[in-house]
Amino acid sequence: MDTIDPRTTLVLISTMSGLMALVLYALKRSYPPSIRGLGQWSKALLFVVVGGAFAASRGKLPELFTTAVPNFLLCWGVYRLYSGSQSFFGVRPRPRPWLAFIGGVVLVTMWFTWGSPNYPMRLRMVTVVFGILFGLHAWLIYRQGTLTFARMLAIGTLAFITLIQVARLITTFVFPMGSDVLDPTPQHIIFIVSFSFSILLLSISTVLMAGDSLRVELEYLATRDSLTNALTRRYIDEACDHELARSQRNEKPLALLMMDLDHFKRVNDTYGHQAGDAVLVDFVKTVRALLRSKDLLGRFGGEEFVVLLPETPLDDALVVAERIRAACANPPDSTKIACTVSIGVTANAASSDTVDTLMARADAALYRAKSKGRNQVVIG
Ligand SMILES: Nc1nc2c(ncn2[C@@H]2O[C@H](COP(=O)(O)OP(=O)(O)OP(=O)(O)O)[C@@H](O)[C@H]2O)c(=O)[nH]1
Repeated sequence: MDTIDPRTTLVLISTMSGLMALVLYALKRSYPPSIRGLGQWSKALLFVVVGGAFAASRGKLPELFTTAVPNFLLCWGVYRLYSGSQSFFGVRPRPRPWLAFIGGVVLVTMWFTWGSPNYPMRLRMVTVVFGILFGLHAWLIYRQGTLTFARMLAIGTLAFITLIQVARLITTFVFPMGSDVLDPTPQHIIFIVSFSFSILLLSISTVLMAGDSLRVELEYLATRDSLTNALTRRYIDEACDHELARSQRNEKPLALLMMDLDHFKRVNDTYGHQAGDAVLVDFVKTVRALLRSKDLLGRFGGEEFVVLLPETPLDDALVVAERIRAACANPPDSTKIACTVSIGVTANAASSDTVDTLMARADAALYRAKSKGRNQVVIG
């Protein structure tokens, strides 16, 4: 223990935090703005850098800059790490009450520096602030549900550093604390080393969490049509392959609806392209409301859409198709532009059915629905 120098460790914390702040700032610049919190995490680490540097300057700077100032900067940095995670998870941070709380605690520590000098009291107060913030931070990430590796790393790190604060608080009542944080007592060294590793691990987990979010967002964008949010043709083609194989394996039916809005060109010509876009968006919302969560709705292009109904026999698919047709023919909101739909329905019959034969049958049925006068459901 005696060989670890607290001042050098503090300088190391600052350097590592500075490097991680740079990494997070670079991510903020290159990631889409929908991934929030990166800027706040990066600034939080800068507070830790400057706070650590001031704390390490004990004996070289006036006491204010090596006690109250680093206490405030470190507590505020730890709060900003927490508020960065709040923004990341879509929770609105409330910095004012925290600023008042941390400011108040630092003012009281100043009293215990110059009014009635008491180093253990100062230590306890700052330890309690750290403990509350790290604990709340762990709880915030835990509440988000899905536990990815990045989230587990963050929660584990935060839970560990919270426990270290509890242990540190208890030791202030048991062991002599020395006169400041640079005293090389085992409890100071354990605290400083665990704080530095925790900040590093927490920064790594934030980078990983941001990467996870980016991947989820890109996957979503790659599989969705940008106008209507329906699935893309490529996704539906792959899903159809997958669902057909599954239905043949489990001997369960798979139904497919091919849908095309009627006289859609007239909608564009009469009301304009933007109004036509709104009709497409409304159509997708209407259809989605009539489907189960495992059904898949995709846009094949223009005003043509496909629905995959796993584990659905032809009769049930016909009922769904008829509901969709009726909902478009009699829209509940009469102020919206009405546009009927023609639908071809099919289900896999023989084990020799392929995606191509299913699609071809549904397409042929759709063609017949159009030629029979539109606003119809036809079985293929
Ligand atoms: N507003 C809008 N129009 C689109 C979009 N994609 C395709 N269209 C239009 O959809 C219309 C399709 O016209 P047609 O293929 O003649 O079909 P239709 O008028 O619906 O006639 P039927 O299908 O025979 O009932 C064309 O005018 C396309 O420009 C889109 O994303 N937005």
